[in-house]
Amino acid sequence: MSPTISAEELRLRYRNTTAVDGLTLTLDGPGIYGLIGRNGSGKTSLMSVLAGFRRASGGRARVNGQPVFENPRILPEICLIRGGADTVEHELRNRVSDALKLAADLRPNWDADYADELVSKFGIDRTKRVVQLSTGQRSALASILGLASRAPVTLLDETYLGMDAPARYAFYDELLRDSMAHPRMLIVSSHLVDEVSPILERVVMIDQGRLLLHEDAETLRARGATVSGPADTVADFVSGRTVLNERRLGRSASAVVYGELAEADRAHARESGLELEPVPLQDLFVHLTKGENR
Ligand SMILES: Nc1ncnc2c1ncn2[C@@H]1O[C@H](COP(=O)(O)OP(=O)(O)OP(=O)(O)O)[C@@H](O)[C@H]1O
Repeated sequence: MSPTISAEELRLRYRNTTAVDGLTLTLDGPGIYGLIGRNGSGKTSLMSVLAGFRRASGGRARVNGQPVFENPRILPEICLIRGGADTVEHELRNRVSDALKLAADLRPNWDADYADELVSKFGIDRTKRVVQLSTGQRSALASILGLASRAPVTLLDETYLGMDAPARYAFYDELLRDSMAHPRMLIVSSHLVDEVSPILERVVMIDQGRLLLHEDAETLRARGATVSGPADTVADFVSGRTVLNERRLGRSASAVVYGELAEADRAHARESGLELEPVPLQDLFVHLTKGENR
């Protein structure tokens, strides 16, 4: 069955804070979805409700058409891994091998061979207690628990936090490789947008507990362009447009412009010796979530 998630007018309130504020969203089909938002925008809260960790204060959260909270028929289909090193906090006294065994018992689609492969790849000593692992190794272990669960709906909430850059890139590669080999819905939250964006197929951007956009990553990147070439020509071309970012290097410059470019504009840019590339998601994210643009 193709995985689906639907949120209808979803709300989550803590005592004084509305973390998810009437959010309506449908995610349909396998792929890597990026859940992007600023600090405190409600990513963790939204994932917690979608995974049945928390009861919604209002609205509905469904996975494959089924309500999630306290629903034993659907919960085994969902795996939420939260916040890297903290995820395995309850297993600190256990050995890595015990943590893997526990996951094998709990997860119906657990792939033990794949878990072993990842444990070797990330250089984790399975005989150590979890408490003896470094922060980055604990994050890697949490990510392994998420990937090897092969759950039809897997939510990875900043699992890479604590990993160094080579480990994070190895994790992104692994995510991409495994999602192609075993298509499922993988939802990755992040504010390291630059790093994660190359592997995203769809982007869900939230802000202040509300949905800002849900779009195919390619369509989103076409919402603007990076223009580069001789500084004067770049300046002429971007004049009168919304410029998100500008860089100058000697006599060359590059500028990120927001807003779709007509085919005639693109042709004109090329004839003037300018190069056009898609807009970086990071720049769009910063622009769309800036106070005055909210
Ligand atoms: N247990 C809690 N009690 C009270 N307020 C909370 C609780 N957890 C989160 N909040 C508040 O809810 C809002 C959303 O928090 P949430 O952790 O979902 O955001 P986030 O997008 O995951 O943030 P970050 O990127 O910093 O991890 C914030 O204002 C936060 O202070």
